[in-house]
Amino acid sequence: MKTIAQIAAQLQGYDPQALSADGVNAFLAQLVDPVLEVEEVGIFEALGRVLAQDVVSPVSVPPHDNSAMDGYAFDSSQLRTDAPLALEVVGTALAGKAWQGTVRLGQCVKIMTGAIMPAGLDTVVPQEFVTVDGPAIAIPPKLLQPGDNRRLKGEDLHEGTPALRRGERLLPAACGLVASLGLPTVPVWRKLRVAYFSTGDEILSLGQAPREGAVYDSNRYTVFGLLTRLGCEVIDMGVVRDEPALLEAAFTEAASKADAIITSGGVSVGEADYTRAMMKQLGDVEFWRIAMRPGRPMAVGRIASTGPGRAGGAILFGLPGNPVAVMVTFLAFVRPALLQMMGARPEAMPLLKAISAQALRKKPGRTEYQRGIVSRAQDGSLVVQTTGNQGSGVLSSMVQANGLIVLHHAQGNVAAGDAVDVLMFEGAV
Ligand SMILES: Nc1nc2c(c(=O)[nH]1)N[C@H]1C(S)=C(S)[C@@H](COP(=O)(O)OP(=O)(O)OC[C@H]3O[C@@H](n4cnc5c(N)ncnc54)[C@H](O)[C@@H]3O)O[C@H]1N2
Ligand code: MOO
Repeated sequence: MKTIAQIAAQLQGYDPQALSADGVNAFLAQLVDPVLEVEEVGIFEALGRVLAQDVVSPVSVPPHDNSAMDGYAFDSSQLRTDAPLALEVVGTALAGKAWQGTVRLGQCVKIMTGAIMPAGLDTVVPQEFVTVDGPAIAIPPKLLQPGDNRRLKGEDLHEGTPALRRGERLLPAACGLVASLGLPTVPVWRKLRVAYFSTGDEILSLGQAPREGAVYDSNRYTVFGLLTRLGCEVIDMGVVRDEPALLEAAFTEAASKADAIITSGGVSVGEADYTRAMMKQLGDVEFWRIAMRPGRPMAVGRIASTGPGRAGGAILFGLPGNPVAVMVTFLAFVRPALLQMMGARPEAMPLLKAISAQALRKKPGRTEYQRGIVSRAQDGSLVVQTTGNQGSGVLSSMVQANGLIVLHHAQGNVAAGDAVDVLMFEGAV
C-alpha cells in the first residue's frame, strides 16, 4: 500500500495543482488495490460480479455434432453440381435423442434443429429448399457445400479449456455461458462496498421544505445509479451538514463500513467549508485541480478506519459539488478505479468516432467533456450534436445526452465536420 506522497514521488511531472486527466488515472491506478475475498454464488446472483478464478469447461459445448436447421441430413460426398440429388428418407432424428439406424448412400434422415447428426452424415439441407416426392426428396444442385448447417462438437467450448478468465465481469452472455456448462455456481469476488454522501448546508434532502438559496440533493441519486449499475453494494449516508462533528461522524462511519467513500461538494476553496479540513484530519488526502472541464477540483486519498473496515482505510473520492462534474469525474476516474478494486480486468468504456455537427471551441491544455447526442445521419455515418447549455450544474442537458464528447488535452478548436471522440455512457454499463 503506497501513501499519497510515495505515489506522487513516483509519477513524473506530478503537480496536484495542474493534473491532466491521464495523470489522474495513472495516480488512481497506483492508489487502489483489488478487494480479493472470494465467495461462491448462484448464476442469477452472479450478474455483474467479477470472476475470481478461471472457469474451466467440464464438458464440450455443444456435446455432439448437431443440426443447425430443420431439414434432412445426408452424406455430402454424393452432391453433384450438374443435377439435383435424389434421396430416400429413412427416418427422423429428433432433438435430444440419438437416431440409431444406419444410412446408406442414396438415403437421408429428416432432422430437427439441435438433433445429433446420425453417424456418417455431415451436411443438412433446410427443409424449405427441397422438393418432396412421397418418401423421397430432391436437393437442387449448387445449393450446399459439405458441412453446411452442421454445428461441430465443441465449436463453442472445448472440454478442459478455460471458458472464462478470472477478472471477467459476468454480463448476461457470460452468465448464460456458465449455465451452458452445467455449473450452478461460480466463484466471484465479494461486492465492493461503497458509501456515499452529499455535503453542503444549502443541500436539501427530499421531503424538506424548499427555502431560499437551497437546492435539492441530486448527486446522491446520480451516484447511487452509477454505483448500482457497476455492481457495487451501496451504503447511502444521506446529506451531511457542514459541521465538523457531523462530518467526522460520517467519514468515520463510512470508513468502518466501506471499501470506498464518494462525497460530493466542499472540495473547492469556499470559506464556510469544513469538508476539506475534515478529510485532511481523518486521512491521507490530496486536493487536486485537474486540467479539465467540468470537474476541476477533486479530493482523493484514504480515510483511516477505526473499526473493522479495510486495512489502510477506505479510498476517498471527493467529487466536486456541481451535478454534471459529479457524473463526468465518476465516468472518467472513479469508474476505472472501482473496477480495479472489484478485481475486474481494465475495460475502458467505448470511445466512438463521430462527426461533430458544429464547431466547438476548445483550449489546448485541458480535457473537456461536452454533453452530446450521437445519431445516425442519412448516409449512415455517426454524427454528434451538443445538447444545449453546457454549464456544470445543468443536468437537463446531461439527460438529453447519450455520450460525452471528449476533447483531449492537447486538442484545439473543432470545426463542423471534424471527427471527435465520444464516450458513450448509455447502452454501455
Ligand atoms: N475560486 C474558485 N471557485 C471555484 C472553483 C475554483 O477553482 N476557484 N472551482 C469551481 C468548480 S469547477 C466547482 S465544480 C465548484 C466545486 O465546489 P465544491 O466541490 O466545493 O462544491 P460546492 O461549492 O459545495 O457546490 C458547487 C455547486 O454544486 C451544487 N451542489 C453541491 N452538492 C449538490 C448536490 N448534492 N445536489 C445538487 N447540487 C449540489 C451546489 O449547490 C453548488 O451550486 O467550485 C467552483 N468554484
Ligand atoms: O467541477 Mo466544476 O465546473 O468544473 O463543475
